[in-house]
Amino acid sequence: MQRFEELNKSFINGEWVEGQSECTSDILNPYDNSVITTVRLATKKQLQEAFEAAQQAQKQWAKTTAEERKRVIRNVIEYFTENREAIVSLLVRETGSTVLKANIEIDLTLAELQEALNYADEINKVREVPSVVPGKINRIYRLPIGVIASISPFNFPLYLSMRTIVPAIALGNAVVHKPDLQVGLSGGSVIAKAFEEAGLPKGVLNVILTEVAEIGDDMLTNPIPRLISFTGSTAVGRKVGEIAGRNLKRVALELGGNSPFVVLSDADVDKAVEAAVFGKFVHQGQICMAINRIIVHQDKYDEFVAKFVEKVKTLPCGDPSDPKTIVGPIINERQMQKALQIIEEAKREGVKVALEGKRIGNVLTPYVFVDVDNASKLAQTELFAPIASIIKARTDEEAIAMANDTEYGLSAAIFTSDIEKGEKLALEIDSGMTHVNDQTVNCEPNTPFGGNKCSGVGRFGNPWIVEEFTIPKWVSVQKQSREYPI
Ligand SMILES: NC(=O)C1=CN([C@@H]2O[C@H](COP(=O)(O)OP(=O)(O)OC[C@H]3O[C@@H](n4cnc5c(N)ncnc54)[C@H](O)[C@@H]3O)[C@@H](O)[C@H]2O)C=CC1
Ligand SMILES: CCCCCC(=O)O
Repeated sequence: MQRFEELNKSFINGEWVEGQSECTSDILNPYDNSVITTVRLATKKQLQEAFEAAQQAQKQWAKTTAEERKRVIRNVIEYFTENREAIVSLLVRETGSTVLKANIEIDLTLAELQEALNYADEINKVREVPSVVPGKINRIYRLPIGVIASISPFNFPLYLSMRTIVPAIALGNAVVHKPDLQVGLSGGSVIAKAFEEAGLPKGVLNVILTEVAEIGDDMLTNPIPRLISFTGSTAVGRKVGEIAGRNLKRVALELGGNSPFVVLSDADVDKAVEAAVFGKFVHQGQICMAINRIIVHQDKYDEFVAKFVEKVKTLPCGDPSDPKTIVGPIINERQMQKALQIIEEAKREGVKVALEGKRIGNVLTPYVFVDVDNASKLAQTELFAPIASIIKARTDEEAIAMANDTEYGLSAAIFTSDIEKGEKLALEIDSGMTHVNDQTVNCEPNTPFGGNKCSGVGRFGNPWIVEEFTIPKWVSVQKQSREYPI
């Protein structure tokens, strides 16, 4: 069986290569800080080699038939299916995923691969449209965009990397991918191994294990990639957008969130509590779509708070390898300190604590703050931690207004017993995605995934991703000589 720890190298032009930097970095288990493997960082020169390999390989890959590309993708599906348990175990050890979350992530990854089979034909389709010019035939081709630079974060590293890589490859592009190094195996090497085993020609996928300190902005400034697909914080996303804009490159930006969970005056509180606990605490809240604010109509407020706290108290916290665990470790000390600072600041400002959590090693047990002011720093900060903020609304209209009062616009949820009203209000929330009588963490490969405002630019999901990762070309043919007016 593949020992993924041995894949601690970059994958460039079809070869597993040691980094050439003098620097190394340990990939740690976030739960117990044990060393999973050590990576010698790839250098700027090796990144350049990867882009040149991708540029070269893409020329031939663009000419493959849809069947050839689908064959490779089917083989990748088989690889993930056969190695599922080993990959679940790696996600638990390398990313702090609970067994529950790791299985969700594998299922999302498989769904993404399966959906790619439905649009791989798109780049072989030619559409004819009428012309106003006598004797002219207008043909519209959909071509691959070329080389795509892909960057992914630490929280859903396998799925969020595959969400760019497989659409890019299915549509005839080549990829240079940089995962967050702290999850470099599940965010990069496992994917490279799967495509290598699947028979993907060398150079079409390249995975670089390195740190920004080593390569600087070279992923963003290299002239070869025509599109930068970035999933991560809004702060870095702005930088990606600026550099891409200056260099006239396309971007796919999936950024931060402050997703509201709204409980209206006619909601079923028991069902709302069930949904809120999942959408807030799965993966310890380290999800861009995670519930970041809970906004409850005053008529339901006390009942919701009491039942929510009661259920949160029962959540098993601790070792993510225990299948019963729901709240596992925070990814690293920097993120832990950010969470503890948010908690201390809220307490200093006198925000009321309904449930006091605590740090146990690298695990932060749930905190619940109540009577939170929607304008407060606590409510306006992306928490990315097991911290719940509950806000009281006087009316349903005020609840929706508060939901919109954020610079972000990724996901949202509304609980109500009147689903027609719920869908109407869902359209009033300025977010890319809104879910009625569900929580905010949802993604499906045939729906538009993406954010408004500071949550990003562009949409993943079929068919939106086809537009993002291809380029239309107009070819006209004069079937009879054209007369010109001069
Ligand atoms: N909208 C979405 O689908 C998602 C958004 N996120 C957001 O990501 C953030 C948490 O993840 P983090 O890893 O802390 O985000 P981050 O923005 O610090 O890093 C994300 C990735 O960007 C890389 N990166 C940073 N600067 C770079 C540069 N100059 N050149 C090349 N790569 C660079 C990092 O190494 C990492 O791989 C949160 O804000 C969360 O909301 C996380 C998951 C999904
Ligand atoms: C459940 C899917 C999670 C997608 C990545 C995110 O929203 O952070």
